[in-house]
Amino acid sequence: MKMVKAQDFDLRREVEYGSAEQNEAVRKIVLDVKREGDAALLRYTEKFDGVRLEAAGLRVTREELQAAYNEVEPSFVEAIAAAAANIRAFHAKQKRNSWMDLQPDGSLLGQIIRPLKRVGVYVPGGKAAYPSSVLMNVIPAQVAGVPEIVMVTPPATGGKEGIDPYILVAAAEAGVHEIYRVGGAQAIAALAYGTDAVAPVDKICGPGNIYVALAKREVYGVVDIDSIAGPSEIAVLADDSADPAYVAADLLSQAEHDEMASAILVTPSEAFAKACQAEVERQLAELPRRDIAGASVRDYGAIILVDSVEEGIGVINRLAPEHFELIVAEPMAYVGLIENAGAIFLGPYSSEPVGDYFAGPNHIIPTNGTARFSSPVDVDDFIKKSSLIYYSKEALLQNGATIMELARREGLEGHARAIEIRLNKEGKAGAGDDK
Ligand SMILES: NC(=O)c1ccc[n+]([C@@H]2O[C@H](COP(=O)([O-])OP(=O)(O)OC[C@H]3O[C@@H](n4cnc5c(N)ncnc54)[C@H](O)[C@@H]3O)[C@@H](O)[C@H]2O)c1
Ligand SMILES: N[C@H](CO)Cc1c[nH]c[nH+]1
Ligand SMILES: [Zn+2]
Repeated sequence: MKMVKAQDFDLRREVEYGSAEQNEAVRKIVLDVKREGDAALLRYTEKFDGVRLEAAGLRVTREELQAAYNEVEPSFVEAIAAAAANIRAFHAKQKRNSWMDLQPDGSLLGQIIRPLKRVGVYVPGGKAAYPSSVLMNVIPAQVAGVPEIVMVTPPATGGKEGIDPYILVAAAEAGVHEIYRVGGAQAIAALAYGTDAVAPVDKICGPGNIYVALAKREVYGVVDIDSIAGPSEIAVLADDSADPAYVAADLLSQAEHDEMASAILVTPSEAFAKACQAEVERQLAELPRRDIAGASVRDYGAIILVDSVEEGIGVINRLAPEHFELIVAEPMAYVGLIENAGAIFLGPYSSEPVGDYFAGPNHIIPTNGTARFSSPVDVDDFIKKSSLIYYSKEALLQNGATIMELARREGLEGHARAIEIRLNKEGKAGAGDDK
């Protein structure tokens, strides 16, 4: 991993996400699926996943779900249930209720909360299979009360044809309503625009590689999306009190996701930086996914030297990483200074995979600096709100003149007259606001 001083590290945000070629490829895939429907879906599935399908075979059957149970260990089903319980308990705290306020003048103001009707969830399955992402997508949608949860996932994982059985079992356990074997940008386009085989959804959630992330950005506005949750990121701010072997392992835990994943260490200690650098090299050599993780730390990894923990937090706030581990002597003392990070892990035992799989908070988290304005997936992603206004006659008579004043200042006489016609009928035309 390259080592640089903070002032020499380019912290400017990447305005262009992905290469020009990747952006162009995604725009074409999305447009083709929009225009040609299933024909393009099947063509791109063959091209990128190496699997030839018929439109009728896109949907996973009940029998396939049952058969998947024969391929997984009972201990996996137990582990999924334990993780699901934690994730459900965490997300249950986010549930909102509709509310109404009765005013003294008899009017009512409020907010009605409704679940989205049909959502699409993306579960990655290209270079690794992600049953954990099934839970992270589906449980908050269920807590919100979404009646139709549609899952898409690639039809081959790591070059092996067929949806990973662990993903299917997680989907069956979680209670997904429809599953389609299609991944990448073509899956996102199908969910957004609909094809003969896949009915369109209202919102798409879920993580994925650069093609999935760019496709979600491309269809935003046709449907809603959760955030740009692309290739994984970790930034660790650690001082001499940290164990370099722990920190190196946590950096590699995210680097192994994708060649485009990023792992960054920020430290005020040059000695710690060197020890951690050596640990990364040592552990990398023994990691099964060393090719992917090695490319990630080479191209997107760095060790940034700072003068103090406070300066380090400043660097983190500019990076706005997906995951931020703070492993310093007194981590709690700095929490109030952290402004931009999708998920914050405190102390030496809160290793990032605790959050990926088990603790309860969602692991679908914004990347590429978008934690500045986006949040991890939660129950709010699966609801919409309608404002409720019931104005009593008394309230309109009391406030009508003020409303007309505001309307006329905007030059919108029609608005003013909609109020005035009512005041006239009640014999109050031209009356001032008698508050
Ligand atoms: N930010 C988060 O919350 C979060 C959570 C989990 C995983 N992730 C990320 O999800 C990603 C998973 O990636 P993955 O690749 O294993 O699975 P994936 O399902 O995201 O992507 C696989 C699909 O990419 C498409 N694809 C591959 N090469 C292509 C090309 N050259 N042109 C067009 N399309 C192409 C294929 O259609 C394939 O089905 C990783 O980047 C990981 O870091 C992010
Ligand atoms: N670290 C990923 C989010 O960037 C989530 C994940 C799932 N499985 C393993 N890791
Ligand atoms: Zn992970």
